[in-house]
Amino acid sequence: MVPDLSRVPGVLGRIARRRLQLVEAAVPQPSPPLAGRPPSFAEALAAPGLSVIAEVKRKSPSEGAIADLDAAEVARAYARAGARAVSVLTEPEFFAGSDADLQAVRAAVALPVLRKDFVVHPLQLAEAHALGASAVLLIVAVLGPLTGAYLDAARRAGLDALVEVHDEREAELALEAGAEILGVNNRDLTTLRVDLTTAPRVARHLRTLGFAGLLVAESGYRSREELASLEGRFDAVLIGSSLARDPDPGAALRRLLGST
Ligand SMILES: O=P(O)(O)OC[C@@H](O)[C@@H](O)c1c[nH]c2ccccc12
Repeated sequence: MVPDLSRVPGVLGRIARRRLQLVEAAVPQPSPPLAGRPPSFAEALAAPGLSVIAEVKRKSPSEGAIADLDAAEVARAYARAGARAVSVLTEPEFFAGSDADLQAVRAAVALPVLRKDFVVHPLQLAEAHALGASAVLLIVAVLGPLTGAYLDAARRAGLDALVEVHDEREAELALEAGAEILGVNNRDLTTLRVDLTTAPRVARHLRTLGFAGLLVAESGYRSREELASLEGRFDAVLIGSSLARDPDPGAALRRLLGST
């Protein structure tokens, strides 16, 4: 049940194919037993108003180095500033993330944690659960027709899934697959270009098609005005670089939320 990655174009294809090599080469590591059940990601997003999912992000293919940060410390600052969930990149090469970052964040905050990675193998789902994640990212452009199978496998592993799309066609595929939490990425992962009109456009299309689940706007957000434009249209927004890059990520989030 591994997706056919030869058809994934651009940077996304490169990252996904490399990820599969790494996953297949890795020796499964036993994880220490988790203390308690992780909090619900879906419930955190469904809370009134626009929920912020704040991301722990060190580097990316589009921005290069972002910050040399301490994952647990940044997550605590996000939690104090009002984030409702924390996203942790665990892809090691293109994003300088790690499983250890996810475990550290899970231990540091009571918020649900999203494992942000390129899921290309079912093993990564059991692994996410064992690391303490409440949810995983599933990218339709990577998984294609296997999206539904991975969604079911995530549920069976006790995880919520944020299903990511970046155009109308992918959105329709995600709906057919039964996605309940849909993220629209403003960044085209094959070209890395950001266009903030993407999320509202695709969200409108999804609502027209009758999607009644949770909607998340992803990537490129830097200002209060941009967030205000999402109120009432999205349940949540995923913000990484503009927070992580700030010397004081908590203060950056408070400014975005208008609570300074
Ligand atoms: O740093 P930004 O522009 O605020 O974006 C955050 C998040 O949306 C972005 O990291 C992201 C969205 N989907 C992804 C898939 C893989 C890696 C990263 C991502």
